Amino acid sequence: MSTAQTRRIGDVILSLNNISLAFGGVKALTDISFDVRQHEIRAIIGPNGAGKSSMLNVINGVYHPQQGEIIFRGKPRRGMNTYEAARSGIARTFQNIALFKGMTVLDNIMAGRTLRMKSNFLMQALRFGPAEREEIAHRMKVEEIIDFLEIQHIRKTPVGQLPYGLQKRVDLARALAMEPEILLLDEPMAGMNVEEKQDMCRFILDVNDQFGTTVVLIEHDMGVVMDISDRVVVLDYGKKIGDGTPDEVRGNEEVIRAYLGGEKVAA
Ligand SMILES: Nc1ncnc2c1ncn2[C@@H]1O[C@H](COP(=O)(O)OP(=O)(O)OP(=O)(O)O)[C@@H](O)[C@H]1O
Repeated sequence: MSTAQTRRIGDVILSLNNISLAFGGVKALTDISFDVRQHEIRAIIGPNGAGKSSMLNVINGVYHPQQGEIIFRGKPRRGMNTYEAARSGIARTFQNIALFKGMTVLDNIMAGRTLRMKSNFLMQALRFGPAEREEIAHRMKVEEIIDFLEIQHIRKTPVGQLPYGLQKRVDLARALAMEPEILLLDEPMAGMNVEEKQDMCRFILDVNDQFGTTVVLIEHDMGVVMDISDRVVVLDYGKKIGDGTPDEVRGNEEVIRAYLGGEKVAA
């Protein structure tokens, strides 16, 4: 069930205009344009090698396209690296979870919070005045996220000891600790069983609904994509071949042909 009817989708906050990216002779992205509106859930789909991860990496500053323009909150964004992208409000989770496996759930989420901390490391280490007050405020925010994602029972557990589905949830918690305006999710359901997928869907919808976070996600599970996305952009061999609501994309002949080799896109 899409929640598009109940949520208020806002203005465009991110535009990607005529983006082209090549690695040597390999054209990963060719002249791609699409936008992301505030509060929406925007999916990027396509077969293996279509350019989805490259697109996400362009959005969060890992890759810099040779051509094209990125407009974020109405301003052209030039040469921004991942740290600057994160500070400007773009957080992401990774296909292969990027957590500190030996550290507890709580410490991993606190690590995600460091971008928001103002006091320097020395002040924090000495628990000096403002640093102590700041740490208390950060811990409260982190505890709120832990409650929200229902992971209280594992807060002291080292991440490496957790089952895969829960590690993915902690990775989401770490990204949320940055209080991002745009959350990029790289295959959030990959490797999950049906129950874990249902939980993750619910959490993504709740984050979007209750925190108002805009979500851009790559996902191979078509059922999930069609269920939770407001709009879907479809890539194939680095080119955009479809863009629209799940219903529009489902009915797009080129998408059906190129993406599914003639099979109908899942309802
Ligand atoms: N760092 C890189 N160096 C060289 N080529 C790359 C690099 N990253 C991606 N590519 C190439 O760019 C193309 C698009 O890859 P990309 O990983 O973006 O696709 P994808 O749609 O995310 O695929 P998948 O679903 O398999 O993750 C592929 O041909 C890939 O081999």
